Amino acid sequence: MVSASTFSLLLVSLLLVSLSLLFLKHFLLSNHPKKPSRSNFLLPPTASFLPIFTHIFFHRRSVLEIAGILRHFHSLHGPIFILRLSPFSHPSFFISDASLCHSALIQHSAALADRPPSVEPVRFLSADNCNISTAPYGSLWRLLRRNLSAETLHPSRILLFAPARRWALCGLLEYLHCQSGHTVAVREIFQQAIFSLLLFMCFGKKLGEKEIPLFRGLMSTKEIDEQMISVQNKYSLYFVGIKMCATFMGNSTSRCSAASPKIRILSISNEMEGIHFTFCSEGKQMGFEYCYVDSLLDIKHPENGGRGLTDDEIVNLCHEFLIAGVDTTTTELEWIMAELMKNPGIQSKLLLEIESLIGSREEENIMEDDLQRMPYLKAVIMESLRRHPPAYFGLPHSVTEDVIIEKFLLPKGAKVRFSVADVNWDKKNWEEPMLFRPERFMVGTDRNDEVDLTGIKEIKMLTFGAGRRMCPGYVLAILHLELFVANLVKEFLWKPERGEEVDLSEKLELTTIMKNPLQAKIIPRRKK
Ligand code: HEM
Repeated sequence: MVSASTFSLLLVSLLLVSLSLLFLKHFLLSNHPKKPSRSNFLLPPTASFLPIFTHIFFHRRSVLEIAGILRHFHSLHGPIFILRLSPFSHPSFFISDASLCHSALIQHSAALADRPPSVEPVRFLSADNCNISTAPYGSLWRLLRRNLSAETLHPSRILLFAPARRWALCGLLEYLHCQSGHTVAVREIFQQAIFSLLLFMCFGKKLGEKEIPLFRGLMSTKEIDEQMISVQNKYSLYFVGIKMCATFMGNSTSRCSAASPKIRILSISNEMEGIHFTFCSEGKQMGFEYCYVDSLLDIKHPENGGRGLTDDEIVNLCHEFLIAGVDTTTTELEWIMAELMKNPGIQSKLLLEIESLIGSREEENIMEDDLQRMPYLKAVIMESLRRHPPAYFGLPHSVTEDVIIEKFLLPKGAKVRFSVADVNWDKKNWEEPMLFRPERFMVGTDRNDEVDLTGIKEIKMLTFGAGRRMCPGYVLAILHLELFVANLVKEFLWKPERGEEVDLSEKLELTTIMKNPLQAKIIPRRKK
């Protein structure tokens, strides 16, 4: 008979031997790239990192630290290397160089248009891949993406939502006027305005006074803060909620009934679904603009017997619309206002452009037509999108056939990640890349004056990705940023509290946000 202690000893020894073998295998392979599968082309070097430690290490570290580690690997191995993020996952290829990105995403756009089966961080949004960001490259993705681009994000459709933008902007300015002279934490306020706007585009319904106390201007700051936090938490925790349930509870909603944090989150998510369906039916009956959910209700899948989308699929797509559009735009808006507070000279220059444009119309807001005549505003927005990309690594791509980029082979099945921030901060393309200098984007003043965001000719920044999976919402996002920034600067002087510094440290949540949320002292430029 083997005693219990001998058995445990045996088990531990077995574990140690397995780990050593794993280490040996990985060590040998990591420093010696595999043989090229096509003559003259090599697999990129593999970053030497014990898989099991990588796993533990990565899960204990913030992504910004990971970004530092990846940068270190790039300095050791060059602009492209392979890394296995966990012992159970396929190796990922990391690319940080603009011309390699161009070769992969533009020259081989079809071969890199797929997504890997499990996409972080949005994998848990949809079990059946019925959303645009996670759908495999194929007929369903094409149908859904074409629907979003043509029915909601086409410039002619975007134009129809101008009244909603005016409404959200007026609500925001009105609220800020109530706070003028005070120091305000702006992130939640910006988030609320962008959220209501995208909610309107999605469901054709305004969140009115009843739902958004912000626009009443009558409540105490504390009451408003509490109410706003609850609305936002419903939205952003929904995201976390599904993941936690999927992870811990096997996706069974019926088991989530006890009062624990996980369960609280799920009940919020159910509430969200309730909201969605109310909106679906009301939107149709009340004859608002043809909104995103209307277009989804009209979709017929030709390769699936012409069936429409199910309710679950529609809910997934609406969540995706909000999640993809709200946090990214809000984050960017906060970064822009932070840079304008840190650089009062740039804020004054922007104000000068505003004043010379509006002349005696100082009572009115800056309108969408005005934006075309504001080159400095556009330069400020572009510089911020370059310097502060909300998504440091974009979304992963998957290779569907062997591809050669420069001298490297990306084999079929490889998972590829692009280091957006490294491309945007590349010294080869940008002088003193870490400085905030909108002048880089002023026509005729710099060699970077013709940056094409789609990257078709050349990639210099990758904030919205590039190629077939490039962000379809970039025109809308830029319009929102331009309109809001122009009016925020026209109405208020933005500065830090006396003696305070604007701290530009970063922190990764869903997007790369300000570690210390922006606190702005806002002073009205004219008497109301
Ligand atoms: C500042 C704002 C935004 C930024 C920085 C941003 C950035 C990105 C990035 C980096 C990707 C991945 C691209 C790739 O895979 O190569 C993406 C995808 C996507 N974005 Fe955006 N985005 C923004 C706003 C929006 C808005 C307003 C919407 C819609 C309302 C939107 C909808 C989407 C969708 C649906 C995808 C998935 C595309 C696909 O897989 O085909 N985004 N975005």
